[in-house]
Amino acid sequence: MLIVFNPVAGRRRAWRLWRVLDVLSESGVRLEVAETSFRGHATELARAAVRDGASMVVAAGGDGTIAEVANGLAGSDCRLGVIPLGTANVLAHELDLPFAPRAVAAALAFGRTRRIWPGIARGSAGERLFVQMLGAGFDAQVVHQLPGRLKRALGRQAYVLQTMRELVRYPFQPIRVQVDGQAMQAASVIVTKGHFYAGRYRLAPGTCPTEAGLTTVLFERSGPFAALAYGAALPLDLLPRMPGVRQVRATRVEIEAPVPAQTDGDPAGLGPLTISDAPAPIRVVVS
Ligand SMILES: Nc1ncnc2c1ncn2[C@@H]1O[C@H](COP(=O)(O)OP(=O)(O)OP(=O)(O)O)[C@@H](O)[C@H]1O
Repeated sequence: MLIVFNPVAGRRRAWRLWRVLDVLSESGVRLEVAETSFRGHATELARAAVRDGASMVVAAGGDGTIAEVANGLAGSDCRLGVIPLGTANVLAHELDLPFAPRAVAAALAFGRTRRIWPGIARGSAGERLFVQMLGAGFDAQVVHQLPGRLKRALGRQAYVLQTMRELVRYPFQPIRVQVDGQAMQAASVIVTKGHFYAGRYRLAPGTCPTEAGLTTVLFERSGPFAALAYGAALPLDLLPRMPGVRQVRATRVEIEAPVPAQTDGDPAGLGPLTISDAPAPIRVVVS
């Protein structure tokens, strides 16, 4: 079993990985650990493992690492395992994956497999699979501007701090979107495969990554006060019911403006982008 470990994911959570590895090796599982050295390295490692005939690659990190491994596994039958070590770990919450080391090890060794349908974003910089969501507009601006050091020092609190900074300088230009060919406009847009956002906060009730299709969440109210209200509603689990928050199911979403974009919590360049389901599902090991 190849474990792709991102040493910069999360904060001081690597001990979980060592415990998982202890349990797995005690059970006689043959392990190989590869540490990532740069952004995109997990994709290269996963792709090479597929070429070598691997049947399972484990992402030890957060959503960004899982997405990178998923990009490397795309189009293959290789299974994706997860050791959640990230800051938000949205996909792990979404699929109800275990976090306790013994339970993680048991899932990796004996767990069932579920198929998830990743999304794919196509733009001038190429194409990129995402496992949880793509944001365009304000939340992506926060992700683009967030210094890595701040994230590692403060974890989730770093996002709150960066959000406050961006509230006063983001221009909140309107974003034009085509949702299955229908023209819409919003201040920010999140295209999601799941119902959680930024951890276990509800964003798109009824959306499930094991199903094909996308949910487009449009934030129609613009400006810093609206963004602040949406941000405050998130931890209170009120976001889906906020005025100006609209949810539309779709198979194809086009973001027309050159706005900042993020996928699974990592910068994904600027629009325009076309988003749909990936051509094939990915098999994820669950408990
Ligand atoms: N050695 C490295 N140095 C710098 N960045 C790296 C390295 N290895 C991987 N990365 C990058 O780190 C980024 C963040 O990783 P990841 O998303 O897994 O952690 P996280 O942001 O803490 O978790 P979450 O996305 O769940 O909040 C990934 O986009 C990956 O490309």
